[in-house]
Amino acid sequence: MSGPATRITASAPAKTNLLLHVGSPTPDGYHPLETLFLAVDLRETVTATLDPALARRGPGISVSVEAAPGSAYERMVAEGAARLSDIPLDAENLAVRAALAVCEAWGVAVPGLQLHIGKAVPVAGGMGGGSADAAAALVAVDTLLAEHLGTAASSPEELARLGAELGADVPFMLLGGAAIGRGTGTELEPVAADGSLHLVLVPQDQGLSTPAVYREWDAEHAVASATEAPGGGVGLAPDPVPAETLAALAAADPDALAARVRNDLQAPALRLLPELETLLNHGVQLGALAGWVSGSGPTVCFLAHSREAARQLVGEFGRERRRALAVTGPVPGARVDSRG
Ligand SMILES: C[C@@](CO)(OP(=O)(O)O)[C@H](O)COP(=O)(O)OP(=O)(O)OC[C@H]1O[C@@H](n2ccc(N)nc2=O)[C@H](O)[C@@H]1O
Ligand SMILES: Nc1ncnc2c1ncn2[C@@H]1O[C@H](COP(=O)(O)OP(=O)(O)O)[C@@H](O)[C@H]1O
Repeated sequence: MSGPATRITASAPAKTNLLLHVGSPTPDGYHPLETLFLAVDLRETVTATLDPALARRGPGISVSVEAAPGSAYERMVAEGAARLSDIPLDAENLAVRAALAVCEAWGVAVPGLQLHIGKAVPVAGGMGGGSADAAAALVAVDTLLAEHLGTAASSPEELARLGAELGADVPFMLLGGAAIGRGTGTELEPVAADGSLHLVLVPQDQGLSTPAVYREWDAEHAVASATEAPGGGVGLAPDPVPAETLAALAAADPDALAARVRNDLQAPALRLLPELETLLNHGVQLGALAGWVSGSGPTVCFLAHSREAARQLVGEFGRERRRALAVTGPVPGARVDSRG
């Protein structure tokens, strides 16, 4: 029988928000949400390798990143529309933070660890790529430690708890599928989606900062400063996720869903990048059932009627020399892909 693995590769999906309802911020600056997450088949990979040489030099984690071969992100890097150097390669990297959090939770000294990220999701695009890296790193490092300590891996609940401390989107990247997110987005309720939805993503050359888009929402709703919210954040509550939207998702009925997508961060994102509005209208003219800004943007998502319709839309965008890719959802959350 082979010994414990010294290398684990895990992957986690990108997401979009079919609904993103925002409420007034609490004193910590975070906004209460009612959101409907959908995991899509664009996956980040994180390979965690135990490195005795790094361990000898003292506890350490090294991180490297490459554009995943064949991914839209690789094309963006090749065309100069994205730079790998935008991804921090220090303790700010969400995969590094995730690895440290797992070691702390296990109460073990950080072993020498090499993390290698295969990036497929455009950076700062509103698709949760960094959060997917965190989720994949949580699973990969947790599995490595469990094998070496000869014990069971952490429970999904424990990993979700660690993930919530890393970022609001991370627990969903662990869970995958489709789910309502409440609170800051970390309180998840899985929902049914008994079929595939076909989406077309149009990534943008320029990223949008998530805090900047939330600040724009604050400006629109006359929240002078999060810390000044009267009575500790009393104000607008996010609208609940309507039952009709859940029914449309459960039936994977694109026509019914198209009439119901809503993103409260779309107007703020459009104020920061007004040209997105033209693109949203254009996609619908080209045959999309609906278009929306994904999360805090600026990636634009279109809903297509079928796989074939999504493929045709990608072709139409391609003829206009616009980068677009077809994805489907829901797909599973973070998982181990290989060990060695
Ligand atoms: C908007 C959403 C929609 O899913 O994601 P993106 O589209 O950016 O990926 C999320 O709310 C973002 O999630 P994530 O990017 O993980 O957030 P975090 O790292 O925890 O927080 C980044 C910043 O976003 C703001 N933030 C985040 C979540 C939330 N419920 N309220 C907020 O105000 C805060 O300013 C915070 O400092
Ligand atoms: N592993 C990572 N990959 C990408 N960005 C990361 C990572 N770790 C930290 N970051 C930081 O997080 C920011 C937001 O990244 P990302 O998750 O791609 O965006 P979004 O929240 O819009 O989905 C980046 O601009 C970068 O500074």
